[in-house]
Amino acid sequence: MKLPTVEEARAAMLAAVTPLASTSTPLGEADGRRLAEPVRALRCQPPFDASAMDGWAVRVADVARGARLRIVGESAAGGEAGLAVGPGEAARIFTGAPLPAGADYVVVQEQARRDGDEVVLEAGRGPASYVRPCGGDFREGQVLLEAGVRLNPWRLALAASAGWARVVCGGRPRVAILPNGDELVEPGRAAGAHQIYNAGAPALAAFVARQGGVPKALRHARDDEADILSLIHGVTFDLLVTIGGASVGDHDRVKPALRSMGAELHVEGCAMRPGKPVWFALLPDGRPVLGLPGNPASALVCAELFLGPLLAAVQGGAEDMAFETAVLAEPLPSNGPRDHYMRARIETGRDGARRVTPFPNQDSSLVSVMAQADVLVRRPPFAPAAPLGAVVEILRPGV
Ligand SMILES: Nc1nc2c(c(=O)[nH]1)N[C@H]1C(S)=C(S)[C@@H](COP(=O)(O)OP(=O)(O)OC[C@H]3O[C@@H](n4cnc5c(N)ncnc54)[C@H](O)[C@@H]3O)O[C@H]1N2
Ligand code: MOO
Repeated sequence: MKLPTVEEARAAMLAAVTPLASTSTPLGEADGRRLAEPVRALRCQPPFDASAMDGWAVRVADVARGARLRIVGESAAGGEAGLAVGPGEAARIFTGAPLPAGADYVVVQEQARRDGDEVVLEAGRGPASYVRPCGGDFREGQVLLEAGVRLNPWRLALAASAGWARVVCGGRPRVAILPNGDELVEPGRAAGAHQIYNAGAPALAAFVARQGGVPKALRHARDDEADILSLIHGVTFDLLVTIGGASVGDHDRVKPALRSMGAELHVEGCAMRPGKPVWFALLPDGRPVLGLPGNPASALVCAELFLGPLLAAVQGGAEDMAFETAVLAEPLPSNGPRDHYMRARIETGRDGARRVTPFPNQDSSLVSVMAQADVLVRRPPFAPAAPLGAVVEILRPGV
């Protein structure tokens, strides 16, 4: 059976999900969320011509070394406008304060000296007026942030400076995370010699939280359909992510359990490495289920390539897989039939060139390699051997 490519698998998943209802969200809870409606400026910023410096507001025509100007008042940030500066006059002004009517230039205080009720200019006109024009940052009614963008502290600053205390965000998906395997034991517990710590669930919970979702890590299920089903029925979720039990072994019971619930599989496997057994299904009520392979690197690479875009889509956004390029610091052999996402280190040389070194051992069970990696190097199916210095595509993880 020919497996879909990463792009085909992702497209099939994204086509099957619908965005959650949007919610009005206080700025304090909006970091990492997707905007469901654009943010428009309620007014101009700055809302008046403002001084960029502490100094003297004057008319530019009066600026000359040695000029003496009569002081007519003071304008401080937060002060009411109303002051006017006429020819031959100056007003004391501070950074961020409104420029008095008639003034169009600020002499910085280091270039002026007060002499009684006059100010004496000690320099001529410079290239900068130190005036921030009204609306110079943004204008009333302007779209500042488009629907779909992911909020971050910089963008929250923009929404706040435009006057918004709340923004409309895509609904936060509740993401149930269901690890599977008789061998699993929770970190912190005593582990038998035959047991493996559940590393997948904490990692994916953190991934989900970073991408705007609300993770709900369940206890791990035994390799038993009834146990899997009772855990699924016992939790409320918008998206279910399972870990492990995805492959073809006799103990891989997750897909059979979901099939028994009437789930319809849309993706079953992908021509990628790591992550080949990844799958995707819809429950009869339309809620999506993403099945990640159990090997930690497989689960986490699939989280990058599929879970991130799915979380963006249900929140009303889009995650474009923005590949960059770098040059290989080590030669690579030719690639096999699967699209290979290699864990690698990246360094920027003094010449500004980015060099990547894929780790020699790419086994999908290696958590230590995953933790040291900065980027994924993409090797397309059947890519020929690549010499040192060859340009390769890289993907920076969203972690
Ligand atoms: N005969 C075949 N065997 C396998 C194939 C195949 O095509 N034919 N595919 C291999 C590939 S590729 C992968 S990837 C694995 C993934 O299989 P599963 O998704 O069924 O994963 P498990 O068997 O449940 O576990 C694999 C491995 O990962 C450990 N694991 C599982 N869950 C966790 C967790 N939450 N935290 C940490 N580690 C976990 C588990 O103990 C196993 O060691 O199948 C290959 N086999
Ligand atoms: O695809 Mo598996 O994730 O290669 O080990």
